[in-house]
Amino acid sequence: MPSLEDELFPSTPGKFKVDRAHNMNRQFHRCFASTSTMFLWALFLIALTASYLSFQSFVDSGSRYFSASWGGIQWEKQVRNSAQIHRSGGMSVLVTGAAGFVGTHVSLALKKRGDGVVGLDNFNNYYDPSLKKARKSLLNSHGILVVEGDLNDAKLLAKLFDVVAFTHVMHLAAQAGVRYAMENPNSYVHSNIAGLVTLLEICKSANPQPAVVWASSSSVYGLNEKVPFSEADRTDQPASLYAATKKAGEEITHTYNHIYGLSITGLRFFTVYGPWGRPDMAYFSFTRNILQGKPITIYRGKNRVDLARDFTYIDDIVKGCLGSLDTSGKSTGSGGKKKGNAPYRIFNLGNTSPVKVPELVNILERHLKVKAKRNIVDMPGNGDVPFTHANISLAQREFGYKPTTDLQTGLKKFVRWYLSYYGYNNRKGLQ
Ligand SMILES: O=C(O)[C@H]1O[C@H](OP(=O)(O)OP(=O)(O)OC[C@H]2O[C@@H](n3ccc(=O)[nH]c3=O)[C@H](O)[C@@H]2O)[C@H](O)[C@@H](O)[C@H]1O
Repeated sequence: MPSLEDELFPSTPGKFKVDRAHNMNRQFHRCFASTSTMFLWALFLIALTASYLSFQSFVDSGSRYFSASWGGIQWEKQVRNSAQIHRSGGMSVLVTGAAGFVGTHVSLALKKRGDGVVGLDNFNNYYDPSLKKARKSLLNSHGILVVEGDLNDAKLLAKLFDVVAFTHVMHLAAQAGVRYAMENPNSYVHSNIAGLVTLLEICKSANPQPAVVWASSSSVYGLNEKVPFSEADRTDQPASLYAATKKAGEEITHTYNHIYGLSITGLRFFTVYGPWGRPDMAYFSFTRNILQGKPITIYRGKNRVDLARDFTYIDDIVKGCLGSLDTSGKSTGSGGKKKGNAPYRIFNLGNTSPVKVPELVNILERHLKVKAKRNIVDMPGNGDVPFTHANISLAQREFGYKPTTDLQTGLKKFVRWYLSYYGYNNRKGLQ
């Protein structure tokens, strides 16, 4: 015999048995025979619902505080300390992707000149997370807190803005890499599109709104053949999904500038290299392989033409980032309402002197004092473009951007760092 409880609350929700309906009707009639009984039942159900809801909210907030790596009075104090400004007229900057290559260098430079910096990074495993952790330790040793969290975590972003009224956001978190987009396209949508929108939503609602400076990419020029690349050139022919998401970012940021009055500066970085760099990039993986005695693959373009890049040294990029922050102007809106037009700017940050990839290898060989085993193959159709070359006159005019490090000098500094970090025989660098 099924119990009354079984009849009222079947164990498989949604699977009410039709042949029991008649029985249930009769029991309901008996239960609710009088008005007073109905009233008591109603009270009982309301009390049950209320206690269920309050229990749920306790579980929700409890689990956030107990399991998340952020939140709490101590954490807020650390965030505030890290954001503290130590120079007059300084800024408090939220740096996303702070444990990344460019993020680390920019954070250190800001902190050194007395600005407040709070880092955010999700420490994903696109490349060796231990390198990101080492960068984080470096930042910590300079008094910079790096909060572990994803751009798509709107609650965390909102909390950070609750705790600190950031004047600027330096948005460098992204899924980088041109060729990896063929392996994991969704990671580009997750970080470069969805994450960007989440961040901009928080920025537009913040009061005061911060000015946003963010990393676009030279790859937006795609199949553009006019050289050198100027900001006004075509960018509607991307050659990779990576480039397409960066181009989309330029359009998305434009809408937030237009609708909400956010000050926006997009920086088109040209193949940035240097100490603490990204292991997925050619100069880094070539170094690793050359030292290990492994062959390197050098791509060659159509008609056996060598590929070339406008390789740009990290210190020059850092100067460009700081110059952009210093001249960003103010967002005009507050709490999601636009109060007037705000700046919308895009700048190339390149070196203005492209170098062919085989020449990059020659330089590495000289610095490493080891001959590379070259394997030259035709460029696969994987999103690469044959060359990049920046026209930087706009950034020069706006904030005096002037790159000063050539590839020979920059790679010497990189190799010195590489050997000190990994050593010749350290397995960490030889994966
Ligand atoms: O400016 C950008 O916006 C981008 O710069 C960087 O992309 P790229 O310019 O493609 O740099 P990178 O991979 O170092 O390849 C350099 C050269 O070596 C060639 N290359 C590469 C690998 C290889 O095995 N062989 C080879 O010949 C390759 O064909 C190319 O000619 C960033 O990674 C990217 O995130 C984005 O920021």
